[in-house]
Amino acid sequence: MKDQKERLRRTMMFVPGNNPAMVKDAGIFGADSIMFDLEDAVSMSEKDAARYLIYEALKTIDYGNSELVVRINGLDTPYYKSDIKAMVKAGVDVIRLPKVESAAMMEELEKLVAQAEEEFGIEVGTTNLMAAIESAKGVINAYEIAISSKRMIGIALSAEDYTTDMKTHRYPDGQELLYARNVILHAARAAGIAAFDTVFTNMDDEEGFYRETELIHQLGFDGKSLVNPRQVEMVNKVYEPTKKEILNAQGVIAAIAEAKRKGSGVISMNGQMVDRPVVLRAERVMRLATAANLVDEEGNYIEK
Ligand SMILES: CC(C)(COP(=O)(O)OP(=O)(O)OC[C@H]1O[C@@H](n2cnc3c(N)ncnc32)[C@H](O)[C@@H]1OP(=O)(O)O)[C@@H](O)C(=O)NCCC(=O)NCCSC(=O)C[C@@](O)(CC(=O)O)C(=O)O
Ligand SMILES: [Mg+2]
Repeated sequence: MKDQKERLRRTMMFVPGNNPAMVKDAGIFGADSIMFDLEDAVSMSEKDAARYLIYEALKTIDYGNSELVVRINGLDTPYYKSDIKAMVKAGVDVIRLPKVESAAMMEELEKLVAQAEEEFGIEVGTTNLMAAIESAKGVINAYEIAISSKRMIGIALSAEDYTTDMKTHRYPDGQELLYARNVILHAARAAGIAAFDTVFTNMDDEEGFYRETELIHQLGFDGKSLVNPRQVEMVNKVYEPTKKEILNAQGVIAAIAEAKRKGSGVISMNGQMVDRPVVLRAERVMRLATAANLVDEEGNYIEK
């Protein structure tokens, strides 16, 4: 399997699978992950055409460094088996299964993915998986879903369907999502995989989008599912480390390297204890700084 642990996934942008223009240009917005949708953005009458369009796009279009994800149709539809076969054959990086409520659903997906890999001569285990959690039952079973397969790269909250299931709707302060966000985040962290926050669908409410992104950044989410390219830059801005954070991270990494040379796993820097968790945080800051072009190849801070 591809090593996906350290990959940054701040932005996972939905692209409707039945829109050739959007599919063609999806790579130009710099999303960490592009998520082609065969599910709810595509009407029943267009399911086969969308699957074919995405198959061809995956085979022929260069999307640069973006990770390529396809949201297939759910296990309760007549489409998912054809979706899985076509996407595995096309060499997709990640299949996202919607409306996941149990580990058994992911196990069914994994079985079919492995069969398709064998059929098309692809090394078994190459295709990664993720689950979208969209109901109370999914939230309750989040941890078993998160550990259901070695192929899992993450779990995502899908708040549109989730709030419908909970007999509520989205509010500006997000209180209705607090429990689900925390459960999903803890399940992902305990499983060692990524946690994705939900889409924000009001394109005209930039302030609301920033407020929500700052909240999920503070909670510890890896990133968000997005519906519009304008949201990519806004998320990146929130996840961008400050100069102070970068200089501190550089100091931590240098200090721990010095400690290791002296045979110790812990050292003090400016009166602050530096040990493994501090180093792991510093390394993540440096990955975010690199992605934001705030450091050069040697790791030196670049003044903007
Ligand atoms: C919202 C809107 C109609 C606004 O259109 P507008 O035209 O006003 O947008 P503009 O900003 O004016 O577009 C400027 C330029 O960007 C291009 N452009 C726009 N969006 C682009 C894009 N996504 N990809 C590539 N290109 C894009 C556009 O073509 C134009 O190109 P050009 O003409 O050349 O200038 C549009 O964005 C859009 O369709 N979004 C995707 C919607 C979608 O996929 N929904 C399903 C997933 S959610 C769900 O199912 C709920 C969930 O399941 C979620 C979960 O599970 O997480 C749950 O339960 O919560
Ligand atoms: Mg949904």
